[in-house]
Amino acid sequence: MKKIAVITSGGDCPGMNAAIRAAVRVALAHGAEVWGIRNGYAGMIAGDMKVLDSRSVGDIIQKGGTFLGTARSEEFKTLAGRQKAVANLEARGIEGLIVIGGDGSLTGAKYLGELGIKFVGLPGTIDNDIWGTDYTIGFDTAVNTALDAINKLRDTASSHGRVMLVEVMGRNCGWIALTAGLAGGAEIILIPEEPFSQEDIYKQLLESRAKGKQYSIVVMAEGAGSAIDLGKNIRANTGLETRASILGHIQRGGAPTVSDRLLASRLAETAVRALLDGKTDIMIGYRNRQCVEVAIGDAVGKKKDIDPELYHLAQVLSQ
Ligand SMILES: Nc1ncnc2c1ncn2[C@@H]1O[C@H](COP(=O)(O)OP(=O)(O)O)[C@@H](O)[C@H]1O
Ligand SMILES: O=P(O)(O)OC[C@H]1O[C@](O)(COP(=O)(O)O)[C@@H](O)[C@@H]1O
Ligand SMILES: [Mg+2]
Repeated sequence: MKKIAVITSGGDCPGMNAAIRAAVRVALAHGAEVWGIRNGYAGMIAGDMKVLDSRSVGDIIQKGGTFLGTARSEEFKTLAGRQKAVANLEARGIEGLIVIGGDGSLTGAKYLGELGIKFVGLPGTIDNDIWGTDYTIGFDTAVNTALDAINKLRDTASSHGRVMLVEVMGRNCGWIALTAGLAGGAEIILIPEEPFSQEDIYKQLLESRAKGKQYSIVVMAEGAGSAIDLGKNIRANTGLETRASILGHIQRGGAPTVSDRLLASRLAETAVRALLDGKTDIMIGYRNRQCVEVAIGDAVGKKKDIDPELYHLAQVLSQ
């Protein structure tokens, strides 16, 4: 395989640039021509792509976001849209793709594979919700951003003796909430994977006050409900003073951490080598400190669970 393309798709994440850089430079080192597709699958459908050289990926390893741009494309979900995209690749002689994105983007890649395009995927999303990899690119940076916010909110929560609610991202999964909540010493962590009742929360908060806690930190995954609504309910049912913060897209930006840069670089290297070897319909994951090949059907078809031991530990440590 001599001509490949790199694409970032779906929600951006810190480390995408490091992955693009590594993919381009590893491919060039193997004598391949590399194209960069702009703005995700929307750009593939529009034919918005250009050849990249080593210099075009300079000065990006330290930057969040993706210099190629990204998008969510409804048209790509239709067969007609994907056929247009395939025609644009074939017109340029592009034989294989490195797709960096989340579960949606990798699902899209799987359908491209059914149209004869070879691809290797990389898990790029802050959510850490992809089966087959211990960590996704961007997760470590996002949890560190969330942790920084929790630390700051703790200062003001303790000064005022308030219940501080922090809503973090993660769509339908609780990885960011659980990890940042545990590291940030949250008293209560609410995630979609573990059902809870609001009555139990009121009880727990009142009990911890009775036992001497002066203030509380509650970390809530966006998929577990609204921190603003819960804060109002806590106030109404316990009399405790509450404040809620929604961290939002702050969690998606910023310079990638060391872990994310290394993860992105290693996964991208393995992905390009696999693609140039003719492999396809796989994602490269990171398990037990090794880059591993994961069948794309498993990566997007199986549900990644949270780590129950981590959840249990967070509960014990919040006493
Ligand atoms: N079932 C699907 N079939 C085809 N393409 C899809 C599918 N799901 C997602 N995609 C494509 O991937 C894009 C990104 O997916 P999305 O779920 O928004 O983000 P992420 O990849 O970060 O999870 C979508 O806008 C769409 O173009
Ligand atoms: O940026 P948008 O389109 O508002 O999407 C927000 C969603 O994207 C994420 O930040 C990242 O998810 P994906 O990478 O899967 O798109 C989620 O945590 C959040 O629910
Ligand atoms: Mg997703």
